[in-house]
Amino acid sequence: MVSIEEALNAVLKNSKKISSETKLPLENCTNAILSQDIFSPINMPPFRQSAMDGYAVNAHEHLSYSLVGEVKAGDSHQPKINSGEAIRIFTGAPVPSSANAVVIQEEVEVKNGNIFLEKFPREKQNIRPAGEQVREGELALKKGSKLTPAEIGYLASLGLENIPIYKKPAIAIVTTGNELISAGETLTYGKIYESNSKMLKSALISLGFDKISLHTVKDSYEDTYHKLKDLIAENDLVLITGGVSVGDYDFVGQALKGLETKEIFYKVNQKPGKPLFFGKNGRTLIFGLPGNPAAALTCFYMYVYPSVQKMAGYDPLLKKVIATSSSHFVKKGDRPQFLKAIYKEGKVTVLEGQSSAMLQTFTLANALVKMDGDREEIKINDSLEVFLLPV
Ligand SMILES: Nc1nc2c(c(=O)[nH]1)N[C@H]1C(S)=C(S)[C@@H](COP(=O)(O)OP(=O)(O)OC[C@H]3O[C@@H](n4cnc5c(N)ncnc54)[C@H](O)[C@@H]3O)O[C@H]1N2
Ligand code: MOO
Repeated sequence: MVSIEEALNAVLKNSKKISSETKLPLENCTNAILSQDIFSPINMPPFRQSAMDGYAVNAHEHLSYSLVGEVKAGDSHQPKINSGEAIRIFTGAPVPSSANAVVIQEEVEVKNGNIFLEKFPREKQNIRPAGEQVREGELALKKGSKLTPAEIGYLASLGLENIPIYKKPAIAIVTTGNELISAGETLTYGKIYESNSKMLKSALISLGFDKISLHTVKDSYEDTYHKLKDLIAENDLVLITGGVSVGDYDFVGQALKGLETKEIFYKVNQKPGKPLFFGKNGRTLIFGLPGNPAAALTCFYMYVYPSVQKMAGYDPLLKKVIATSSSHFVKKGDRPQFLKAIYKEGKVTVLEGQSSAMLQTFTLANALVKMDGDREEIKINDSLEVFLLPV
């Protein structure tokens, strides 16, 4: 049995960023990581652009100008403006090269085809020079950048369509257990509705992963062995729930052994999730998560989350804060424990109902409190180590 710290270090050490690349249409690249430097194909803005609605002037030593034309956004003509002349111009319109300032309309009086300014304009005021953001051929965005809405918009503004990004891990979720039935089936004695696969898929989707497939295996060695063999060959990560403890019908461990999977650790000194398995088969990482749903979700956040985040090139660790306890909790046993809790503005409340089967408690939680093994109770106002869940 390993400690929580040893388990997490082993997960981080063995989870490598996926280095294979692909190209995807920009609109499908949200949260992807750029796999190559992007050099701008154009000047941005592509032309001298008016930042305001007003008048473009060819400045002279007087405050009055004669109005000689108009350019609006989208126009492509370029009127010649002589010294002492002005044109009407609008935000986003190209500023003719003969204009040297744009004066906002609020500071202009218009009378009989002439305009009168309140004060002398500054050279180039309210004109965005061509290439102000980025010049053609210049580095626009560095390899390794995460494509958040700002980057997506920026690349779109440069007219880019297909973007080189790192592939995201392909992930298989496998559920085990003859007791599991699907929604829509009649709940007969001894059966329960399967929930872990939907829960884990949802957790992965909410983190931006999309290559996720769901599978079930029956409680038999043959079925478990053959399904796992195929899934290991096709995926970067296999998440198995259930069948990892010591029951006579827990075939996952036996099948993984039969497939010559390297065990990195099995069993972590923690509650919930003691029977957590982590191993490697070729390039594929394998987690055997406990079947108990709340234990599976805790292990997801504490171990699978860092692993997939790292594979995808994201920050691997959950945000950790120190918070003041606003509740009292007495621990049973001497295992370190992750407790479902609500964190708000520096205070944390440990919830009732910490059983590893109880998902209902998780629906209320936004954090996990880590309680050391030798600590027997949490008192009001104690300082606690809190992991904030990405929910
Ligand atoms: N003699 C011992 N028994 C158990 C130990 C132990 O150390 N010695 N550990 C206990 C702990 S702690 C846990 S956690 C569980 C883990 O068991 P498994 O991972 O092998 O999971 P199962 O036995 O298959 O299932 C446990 C529980 O969860 C339900 N389950 C399973 N899969 C799903 C699913 N996809 N959706 C919803 N619910 C699921 C299953 O029906 C069981 O109720 O072992 C303890 N036993
Ligand atoms: O280790 Mo188990 O997950 O406590 O129920």
